[in-house]
Amino acid sequence: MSLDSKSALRVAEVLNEALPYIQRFIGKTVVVKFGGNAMVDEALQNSFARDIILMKLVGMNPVVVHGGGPQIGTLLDKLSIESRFVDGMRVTDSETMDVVEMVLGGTVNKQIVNLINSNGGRAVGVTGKDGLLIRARQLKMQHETAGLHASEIIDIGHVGEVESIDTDVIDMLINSDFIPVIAPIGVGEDGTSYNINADLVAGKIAEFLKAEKLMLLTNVGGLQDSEGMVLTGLSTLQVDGLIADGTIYGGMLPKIACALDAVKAGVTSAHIIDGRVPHAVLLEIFTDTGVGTLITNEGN
Ligand SMILES: Nc1ncnc2c1ncn2[C@@H]1O[C@H](COP(=O)(O)OP(=O)(O)O)[C@@H](O)[C@H]1O
Ligand SMILES: CC(=O)N[C@@H](CCC(=O)OP(=O)(O)O)C(=O)O
Repeated sequence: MSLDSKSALRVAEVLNEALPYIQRFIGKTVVVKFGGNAMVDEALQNSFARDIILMKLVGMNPVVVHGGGPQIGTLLDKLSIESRFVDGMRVTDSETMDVVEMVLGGTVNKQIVNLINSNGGRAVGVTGKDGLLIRARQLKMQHETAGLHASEIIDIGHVGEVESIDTDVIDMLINSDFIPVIAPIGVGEDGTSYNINADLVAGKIAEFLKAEKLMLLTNVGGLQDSEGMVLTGLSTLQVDGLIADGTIYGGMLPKIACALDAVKAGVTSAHIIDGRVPHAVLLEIFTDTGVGTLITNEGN
């Protein structure tokens, strides 16, 4: 099918618009977090995979970190294992940890690897246990109890936080022209497995790789204010206020925390973008129309 001249001109304009971005980002590392909620639609999964492949082909180094919260929830339900969250983190006993490792390190990781490879890319999947990529320790969670003006430290089992990232495995894969696909499972000094929120892992990996961008794909248009309007850019002070008044809650809490930490640690920009929009990654990177919420260290 041939394009009419108007459409052909539009295609040329889009490619032309992309040129300065391609020049600017060549050789740069971009960490993309693919959330479990953004993963549900097959067409969207394919558009995501193709965006990642295109980034690689134009000389960028995409690194995929994935979640899989809903997929873990589905298997826990089938097994009649109850699950609950505290401040966006899944309380994880040993039985739940086995399921988390099975779903994230197995099903979901291989599904994304397969998706990229079947669209013509070259992906290799790992968990944080491979090559001791993600060293973790138990997360000591400080939880504000409703109605009380005090916080308590609560034990949420195998939930971990990142202690350090050994970038050797990632560098090796990038240098061999593979796209790394990383499941957010960490390993403690004694070999204990830890379930780590995928946003937090993506943020730390972006920090340790000194990435240019951290992109967090989710199922909303970006960070919303109390009226539901997407905030396009924001500062640390604004964020503190939005957390205090309850506008930011649940799964958005770790997302915002890791985005702020990443930009403070030297990642140039963090983006919370709508994974339900086809080609959201391409639109963010290669067009003048940035999408979602941009977080930078400027003005903080
Ligand atoms: N201020 C906010 N703006 C947008 N979403 C928010 C906000 N506060 C909480 N949320 C919730 O955070 C969710 C995204 O986090 P999460 O469910 O963990 O997604 P993902 O699986 O993509 O990591 C949104 O669907 C929304 O319900
Ligand atoms: C501690 C914790 O909550 N871990 C998450 C890990 C997966 C994840 O983060 O998935 P999404 O990005 O799809 O939410 C969980 O068990 O659901």
